[in-house]
Amino acid sequence: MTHKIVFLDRESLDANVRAPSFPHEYVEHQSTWTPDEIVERLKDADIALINKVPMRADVLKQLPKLKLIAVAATGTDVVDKAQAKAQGIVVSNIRNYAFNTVPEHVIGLIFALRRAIVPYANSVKRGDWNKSQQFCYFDYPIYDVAGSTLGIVGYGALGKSIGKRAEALGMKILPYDVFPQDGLVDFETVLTQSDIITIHVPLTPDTKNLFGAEQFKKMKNSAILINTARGGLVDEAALLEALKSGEIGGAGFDVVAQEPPKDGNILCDADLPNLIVTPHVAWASKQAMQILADQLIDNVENFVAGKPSNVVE
Ligand SMILES: NC(=O)C1=CN([C@@H]2O[C@H](COP(=O)(O)OP(=O)(O)OC[C@H]3O[C@@H](n4cnc5c(N)ncnc54)[C@H](O)[C@@H]3O)[C@@H](O)[C@H]2O)C=CC1
Ligand SMILES: O=C(O)C(=O)CO
Repeated sequence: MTHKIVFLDRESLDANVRAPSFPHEYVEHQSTWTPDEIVERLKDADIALINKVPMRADVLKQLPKLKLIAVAATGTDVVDKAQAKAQGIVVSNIRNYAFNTVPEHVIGLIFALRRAIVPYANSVKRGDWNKSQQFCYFDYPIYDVAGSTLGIVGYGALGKSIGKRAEALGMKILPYDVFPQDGLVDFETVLTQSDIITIHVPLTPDTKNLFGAEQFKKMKNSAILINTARGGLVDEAALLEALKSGEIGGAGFDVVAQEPPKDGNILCDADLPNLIVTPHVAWASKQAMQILADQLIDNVENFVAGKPSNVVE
């Protein structure tokens, strides 16, 4: 049997995607967004490769031939998994490919925010240094990273990789997870004791808006929130308010609720010295993208061989 594989958002992955080792027809589209386009392009396919294309129930119901959705990412929140299950469609994801790239991005954001590197660099460009009466000036507070406490919400693959790096930098870690493991603390302790909190949980109905006004009130006024997981985990309006009012000290975000933010986004559009937003690139080192692409095709080959891997329930 010849399988039909369709990659719907090929340009979202800057890596070599090898040809699977079984008889197949392969079609790729650089990007696909509308439900009609998705259905039209997948109607004869049994295997869909997607990164962030929304695979909602109304779309899946029109795809009776589809057997596998191989997601080119760890997060599978774009797929309606209940509907996929109801139709017998297997969903697979990529695991532990970002063990260097995401932790390095998180540590970079922590240093940038704790040491106010971006606002100081911007102040030099504005000419503030030229006008200074002293050899330096203290417009933005600077805090050491060493000796600070890092709360880690979601102590899975990425939470643990970041924890190891944080400890090597002299930070104390407070890991929290719903999956029981040694050394965990409760969510309340993370909120009240941390100088920095970094989020690494999947976006699910349980984790949506895990951080909002109530949580920001409990955090230290100097605390920094890092989110490289998913935009929907944080109430963005409440975050902006907490940053403006000084309820918390800063935020470093790689993800927002709607990506790309075609109609604007209150975090991307805000001009605050204590907020850094990057365009969902924490995963995107050259090395990590190639590991991901190789694992994506491993998942497809394993599925066709009758031994599906990285199946998401
Ligand atoms: N910005 C980026 O480029 C990237 C973002 N991600 C995001 O990071 C997330 C985490 O990735 P990994 O660490 O590899 O996943 P993982 O599956 O290894 O770890 C997730 C952890 O979250 C825990 N968890 C689930 N629900 C929870 C809850 N309600 N409260 C506390 N803990 C909970 C799980 O028990 C698990 O230990 C992904 O789901 C994805 O959304 C992943 C890679 C790159
Ligand atoms: O792997 C993930 O979940 C990412 O967000 C990268 O696209």
